[in-house]
Amino acid sequence: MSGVPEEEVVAKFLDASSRGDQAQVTSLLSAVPSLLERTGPRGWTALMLAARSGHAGVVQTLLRHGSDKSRVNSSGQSASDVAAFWGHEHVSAFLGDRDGAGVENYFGSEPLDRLSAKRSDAAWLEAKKKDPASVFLLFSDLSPMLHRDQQGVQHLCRLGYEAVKDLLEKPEPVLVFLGVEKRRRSATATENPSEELPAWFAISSNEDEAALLGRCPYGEQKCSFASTPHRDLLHLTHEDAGVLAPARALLAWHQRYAFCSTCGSATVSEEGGHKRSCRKQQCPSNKGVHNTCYPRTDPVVIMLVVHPDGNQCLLGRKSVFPAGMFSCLAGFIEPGETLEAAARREVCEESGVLVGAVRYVSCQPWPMPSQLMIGCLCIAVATDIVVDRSEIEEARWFPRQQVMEALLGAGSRPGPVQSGLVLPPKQTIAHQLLRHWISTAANL
Ligand SMILES: NC(=O)c1ccc[n+]([C@@H]2O[C@H](COP(=O)([O-])OP(=O)(O)OC[C@H]3O[C@@H](n4cnc5c(N)ncnc54)[C@H](O)[C@@H]3O)[C@@H](O)[C@H]2O)c1
Ligand SMILES: [Mg+2]
Ligand SMILES: [Mg+2]
Ligand SMILES: [Mg+2]
Ligand SMILES: [Zn+2]
Repeated sequence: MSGVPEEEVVAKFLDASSRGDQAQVTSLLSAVPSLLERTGPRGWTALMLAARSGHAGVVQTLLRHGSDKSRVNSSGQSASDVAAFWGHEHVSAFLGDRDGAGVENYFGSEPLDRLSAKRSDAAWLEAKKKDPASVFLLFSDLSPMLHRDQQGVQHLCRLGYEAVKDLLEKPEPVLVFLGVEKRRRSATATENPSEELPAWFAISSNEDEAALLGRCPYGEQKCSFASTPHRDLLHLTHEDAGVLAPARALLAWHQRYAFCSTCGSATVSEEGGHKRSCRKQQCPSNKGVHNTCYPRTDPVVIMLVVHPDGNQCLLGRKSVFPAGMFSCLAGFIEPGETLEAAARREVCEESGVLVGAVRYVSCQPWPMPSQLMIGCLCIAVATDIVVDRSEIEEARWFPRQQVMEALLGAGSRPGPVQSGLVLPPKQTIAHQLLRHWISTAANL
């Protein structure tokens, strides 16, 4: 490329990416590898331009050369956001990332096959418990045992049968069968397809925490129990978060439902820890289907309310939030209520704002203790704010630009950014709803 002004080469490269000219993109990249991350107007990279036009071949070439798919343009949009907006699903599929910023919400992955039919097979469960390949996650007061690897990434500690054998032998251990590992799609020819993959269990113990840490296979120095669930449980890998969500919700339910809510007798764990039945045979809860026997999931609607001008959104803060933090409004769905009605009611109760259209976006299990957050985008039809101070300290309309700047500053931990607004971390559905709104608005 000697002799050609640098800016001209960058423009040529970005243009070739936009047009889907794979041959030219490849040849320019092999001559000048640094072109990969060069940007044009408004921070658009070659990857974003190729994604906007749905050029799957160019997108794949750029990714193979190491293009950074998490990068965002000056409007806070990633290549994946751009592809999704223009409906290029085949392109957004390989641009989606799995660390919380992409299509799947944190706590929402399903790395295990739940095998619900096996829960009532007592002999199979008994054999799996003793299988040396089985994995046990150990909890103390709903906190999982964690260990940090050399890269500083936090993982759930995976214990073997021998490490928890004595706990399993205690009368009525609090034990939950979580499922078996899913077969990897790239299974090798030598793998036996009928062979069962390791089973996973969660076990809770009230033994002293220091003694429990002594059971850790990685050495007790490297392990700990999460001390502040709302903070510490947000830094796991996506897969571990997906295992933790059902494990913690189920153990929390066992902890709280030791007695029958119909007759007050003691209950007993059944079906691999997925049911608790009343010990009193004549109890009405033992006849027919009763939701007192099954684990609970509490549906919560969480809303990003957009102003009719399309350029502002409504956020509120509770007094317990860190300084400067605002989030989406949320509330429990009540019996006999649709999610649309719950969204309109909660927004009106908490902020006085009236909502018209409500559209479902995505959902997130929230195992503190067992909510299912149902995320919606709403359009306001009356915008005056009257805050219910018993629930919310303050609610305000925030301009799109300010939200965008705050999103760029919101990493995995909340921290002050220039705009003065602090948003919840990317592991929360509140953050993902805000990203969704920003990525589907202007400049695409
Ligand atoms: N993941 C996220 O991004 C995110 C964001 C916001 C809220 N949340 C979660 O959503 C939940 C609900 O939000 P909220 O507190 O604003 O709800 P809310 O506005 O309905 O107010 C909560 C109050 O509702 C009552 N309530 C009714 N049904 C309840 C039930 N099944 N369990 C407990 N309380 C019930 C209680 O009096 C409680 O104090 C919170 O617990 C929070 O953990 C998650
Ligand atoms: Mg409320
Ligand atoms: Mg609320
Ligand atoms: Mg409520
Ligand atoms: Zn009973």
